[in-house]
Amino acid sequence: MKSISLLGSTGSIGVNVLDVVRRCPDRYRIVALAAGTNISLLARQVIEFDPEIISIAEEKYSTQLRELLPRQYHARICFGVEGAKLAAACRSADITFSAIVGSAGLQPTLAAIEAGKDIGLANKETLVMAGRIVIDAATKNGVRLFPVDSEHSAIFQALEAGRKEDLSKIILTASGGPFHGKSRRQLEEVTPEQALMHPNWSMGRKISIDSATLMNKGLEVIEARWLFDVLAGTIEVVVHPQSIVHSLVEYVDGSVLAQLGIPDMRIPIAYALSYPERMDLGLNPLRLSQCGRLEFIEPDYQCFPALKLAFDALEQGGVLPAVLNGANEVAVDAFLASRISFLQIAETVARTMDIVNEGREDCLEDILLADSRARREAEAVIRILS
Ligand SMILES: NC(=O)C1=CN([C@@H]2O[C@H](COP(=O)(O)OP(=O)(O)OC[C@H]3O[C@@H](n4cnc5c(N)ncnc54)[C@H](OP(=O)(O)O)[C@@H]3O)[C@@H](O)[C@H]2O)C=CC1
Ligand SMILES: CC(=O)[C@@H](O)[C@H](O)COP(=O)(O)O
Ligand SMILES: [Mn+2]
Repeated sequence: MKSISLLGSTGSIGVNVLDVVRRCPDRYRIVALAAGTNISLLARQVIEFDPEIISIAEEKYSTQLRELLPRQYHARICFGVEGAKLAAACRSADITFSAIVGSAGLQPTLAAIEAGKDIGLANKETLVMAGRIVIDAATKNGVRLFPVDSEHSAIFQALEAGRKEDLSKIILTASGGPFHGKSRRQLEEVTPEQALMHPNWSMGRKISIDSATLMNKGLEVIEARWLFDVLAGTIEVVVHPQSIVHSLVEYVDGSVLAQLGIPDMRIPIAYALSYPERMDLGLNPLRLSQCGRLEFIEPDYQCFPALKLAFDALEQGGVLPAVLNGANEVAVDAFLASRISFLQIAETVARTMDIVNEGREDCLEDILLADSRARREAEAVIRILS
């Protein structure tokens, strides 16, 4: 029986993790749940999965949570960053699933690593912000990072078929998002509602907007650099609107290996949980003859400059990936609040990277400082733009 601490249980990934656990009750149990503010869903999850520790975003929600739970409920309830860290490092957990969205996922993930927990890593912002620190901590604590992001799970699987020294390229597929094929002129007009309509995946709001700008793919490039210990020049992005080929690796002999599947996050989630075994979850199989045409197209960097910004941040290194990430989070929120336009998301990130591009990046505190400076400057840029 494997015990799981699940961070971000009320989100799109969290709900899928719980669905996998529900399908395999003899293999997995939940020992900790951390969420933000969706207290009614969290309460239902607590009643069903009976964890030892529960964490919520703020103390003020604890009364509401207690009212929804049976009297004398035994689980420990904690809150805030410290609460999420306690849940992440829960003594009885064998693996911690990192599925809080955004920079809020970084500190709990590091706490889990420092407590020696293996990680099911969905929160890509963790590696974008603090790749070196996180990888060093994982190495020091003998912790394995199992990719949950569909592309990285695909790469992880394709890499198992060859030797690292024979790898020549990692090819990340991008769906292109809901605006694939649109001109810059057309992108000027698009609304948050349209941007949230991902063609293939049902995901949280932040990652859905990132997919629409292609910043998601940029974040994934940086995530791949750290997860697979490769140079930026080894990573290529190709637009594949059908999201059937989840990513590929090329070896020096010219062989290209891919992982394919229906777009369902329960597949990479289950693999992160059961590795090296594979589980039959009873999902619909991929029927190649029903997939239609599979396309592979060069990304359009003019219309989707966020992808280029992420490559730049990775190449320049230092605090820039953390600055890119912090500015992007602020810009996505501003776009969702209709304060800036779609194209101004990447513009905000670019301008912030011009302003905040120096600083130490030796420890977590340095990264958090860069993140808060980036957020402050991004807000200032948005005030000018809007
Ligand atoms: N969705 C997907 O298919 C994929 C997602 N990912 C990555 O996984 C992560 C989660 O994405 P997704 O599930 O879509 O996001 P969602 O927005 O659906 O869920 C986010 C989760 O984080 C919780 N949360 C937010 N802020 C805090 C906080 N301060 N403290 C504690 N919990 C918090 C939310 O709680 P609440 O709702 O209760 O406020 C919710 O449980 C992201 O980093 C994303 O990039 C990667 C690949 C695919
Ligand atoms: C499901 C998943 O892993 C997402 O990160 C997905 O890749 C988003 O799709 P895009 O390729 O549109 O960014
Ligand atoms: Mn992905």
